[in-house]
Amino acid sequence: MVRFIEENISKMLETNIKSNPEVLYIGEDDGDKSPARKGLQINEGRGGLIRSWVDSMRACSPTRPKSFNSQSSWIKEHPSALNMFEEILVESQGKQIVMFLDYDGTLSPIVDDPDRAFMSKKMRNTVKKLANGFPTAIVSGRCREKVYSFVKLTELYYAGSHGMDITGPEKGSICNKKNQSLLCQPATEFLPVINEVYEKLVEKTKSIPGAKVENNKFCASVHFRCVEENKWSDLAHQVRSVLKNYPKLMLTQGRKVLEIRPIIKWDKGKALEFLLESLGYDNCTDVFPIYIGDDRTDEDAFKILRGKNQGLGILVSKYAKETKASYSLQEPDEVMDFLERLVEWKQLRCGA
Ligand SMILES: O=P(O)(O)OC[C@H]1O[C@H](O[C@H]2O[C@H](CO)[C@@H](O)[C@H](O)[C@H]2O)[C@H](O)[C@@H](O)[C@@H]1O
Repeated sequence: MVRFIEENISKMLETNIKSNPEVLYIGEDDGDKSPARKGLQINEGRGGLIRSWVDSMRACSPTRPKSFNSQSSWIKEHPSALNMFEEILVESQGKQIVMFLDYDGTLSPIVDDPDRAFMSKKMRNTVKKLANGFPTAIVSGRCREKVYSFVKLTELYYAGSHGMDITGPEKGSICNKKNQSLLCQPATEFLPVINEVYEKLVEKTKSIPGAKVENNKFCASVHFRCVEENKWSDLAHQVRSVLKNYPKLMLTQGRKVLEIRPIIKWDKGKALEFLLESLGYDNCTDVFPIYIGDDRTDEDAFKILRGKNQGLGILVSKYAKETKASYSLQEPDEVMDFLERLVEWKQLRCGA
């Protein structure tokens, strides 16, 4: 049975800006104050809007710690999940661990070309073993088909397009105890508009060297990792000139990427809740979700776990960043070590 959830989109067309301060304001510098268009922007008159976009673009991917002191106090607040492994196991005692893994920057290292963000064979093998022991989901900003083409594991749940496109593992897999196919696409209505905006963004940004637009099906990404910094405001202008005509779309940010998404109340946090519910763990106290991610969009999931006081979030970052995650890991290699330890622990327990 295919479970297809398509909520009444008009009900979902509420601004989620109140709950998501990372949303960038898209409207005119000097006028548009509609609730759905208010965001991070502090209106400073003409030019101020683009300046604040560029400031935000600069802040999105720090390459060094702010200061030694702030870095060390951050590490105290968000200790390494590897160093705290035993404590994490104690916290999870008697509960079913469910794993949620972001893809880029978590399972694969960040690279210049988004089409070449491959995960290593070793990591794939680790994730495969992990999924044999625990229900496991990949939650990514990428379109589901693309992230699947990188991960290539049938035993996982996949939530693509920032959670707006969810499928379950193939029938018969251990994750899928109910033996049901699963599908959740709460933003199908936006497919044509996202395609249209994608085409326009490709056209508008083609004069900016290094800019790349990616069609992520229910959202689109404008990459500026390979754009010279002195061209960032030109890029911001072009993106805004397209988006100002689409009041039902909003802009969020990731690591050197601007993400264009429908204004609906759906994000990686909602996807996490949906998956827990599909697994039969809604309103349960005996579940321990672990979410590992590196980016701002992962904060929606960290927030949910904090709010429920359930499981934990692990931020993948070398540098101090504001986060609702409880623990940290520095890079994908450390993520692999952490996952390997979980696998070993599970195998020991099952063998015992
Ligand atoms: O949720 P995620 O799986 O982390 O996806 C978020 C975005 O990741 C990708 O972009 C990021 O990784 C690229 C490859 O390493 C890098 O070049 C880019 O600068 C990063 O932002 C992906 O290409 C986007 O579509 C995702 O939205």
